[in-house]
Parts: sequence; C-alpha cells; structure tokens
Amino acid sequence: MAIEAVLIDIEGVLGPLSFLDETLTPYASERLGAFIAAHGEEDEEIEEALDEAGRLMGGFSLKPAEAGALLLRWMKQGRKPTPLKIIQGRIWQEGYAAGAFRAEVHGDAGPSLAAWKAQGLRLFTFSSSSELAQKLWLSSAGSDAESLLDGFFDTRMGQKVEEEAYKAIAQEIGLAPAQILVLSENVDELDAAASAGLATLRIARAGGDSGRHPAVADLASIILP
Ligand SMILES: CSCCC(=O)C(=O)COP(=O)(O)O
Ligand SMILES: [Mg+2]
Repeated sequence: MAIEAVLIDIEGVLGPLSFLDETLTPYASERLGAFIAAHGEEDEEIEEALDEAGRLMGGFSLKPAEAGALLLRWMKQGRKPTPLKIIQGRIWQEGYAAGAFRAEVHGDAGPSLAAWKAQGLRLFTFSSSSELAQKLWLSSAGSDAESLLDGFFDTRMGQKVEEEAYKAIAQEIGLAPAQILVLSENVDELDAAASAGLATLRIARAGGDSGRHPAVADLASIILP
C-alpha cells in the first residue's frame, strides 16, 4: 500500500532533543507553582487542565499547591498526561514571548517537508507536547514547517507509546494505517505505531538501537516513493 501521509515527531526529529531537557523542562519546573497560583482560578483552559489532573488522580479536587506538586512529580517521572502538557505549553508561551529562549529546527526539516508536500503527501505532527507548544517551537525557530503541515496531533489522541493513539490518528486522517509513515527517534513510539499497522522509520540522528525498525541518519536521507 503506498504511503499517503507522514506523521512526524517534533523533539528528536524536526528539532533537537536537548532543547526540551536543557531549556524547556527547567523553565516550566521553576514556574509551575507560580503559574498555577496566577491562572488556576481565572483561566478556563488552566482550570480545566487542573480538573482533569484531579480526575486522573481518582477524582480529587486539587488545591493549587497540591496541583503544582503533582505536575512536578509527573515531570520528574517522565510522564506526559494531557493536563501537564497543556500547562507546560502555556508556560513556554510566556517564555517565548519574553524572549527567554528560542527553539531550533534541524536544517533538513524545512526542505524535506517541502519536497514531500510537493509530492502530494499529507504531513502531520504527533508530539507529546500540546498543539500550542508544537506551533510555538516551529514558529520561534523561524521555520516554514508550520505552513507545510496539514495538522498537529498531541496527547489528546492518546500517549505516543500506545497503539490506540495511532489507530485513532489513522481514523481521524481518513487513511488505512499502512498508508501512514511514522517518523520518530523513539523506538517505543515506533513499536506502538507498528503494532497499529502504520509504517515506521527511525530517525537516528545520534545513532543508537533502532530495534525492528528501518533507520536513517536524517530527513534528507529519506526517499519516499
Ligand atoms: C514540541 S515542545 C516540547 C516537546 C515535549 O514537550 C515533549 O514531551 C516531547 O515531545 P515529542 O515531540 O518528542 O513527542
Ligand atoms: Mg520525540
């Protein structure tokens, strides 16, 4: 079955892994408590995210300090539930606006996306970060990638290591799973995508084990039929 769409990871594929660990995560950790105190009771999106965090904990109504501690714990555990990613995205939005940092996109991202688009492929992201955080990353890097993308998927479709998320995305895009190629640096994500029947390709910019998936060193090395 011919590939009709490409589902692309951001951190690790379009941009460097280090930006999350070295810049975005510390920035959000340091501001989480103050951000929740300032917005937790007056901003609908943040209120809803905190309610959802409480539901995920079994139906608790969390006080701001409890919510801050819970989200920090999730971050330390490497968990990526949607309410955490929504709140992180809003904190990062303030950081980008204040000029605290700028994101980077790898040099091969724009030209590769443009070439695939010109071939008639549909292009989507799938990131653990919120749709807002994805768009901020790409636009702050001055990349034209955003304008080439047909849609942005995030954890509202499910976690990236869960097969069900990829089935839901295939249904949303309206293609058979085998018509979608997933690009990620993360083998667990590719395993989940392959279990759902999607085609997979590991982007191994830093090398490493690709498990059962084919791999290339960068986006420029991909030739799509
Ligand atoms: C694109 S903003 C920061 C990335 C992030 O928050 C994350 O959890 C990892 O993202 P990925 O694109 O690798 O799913
Ligand atoms: Mg990634």
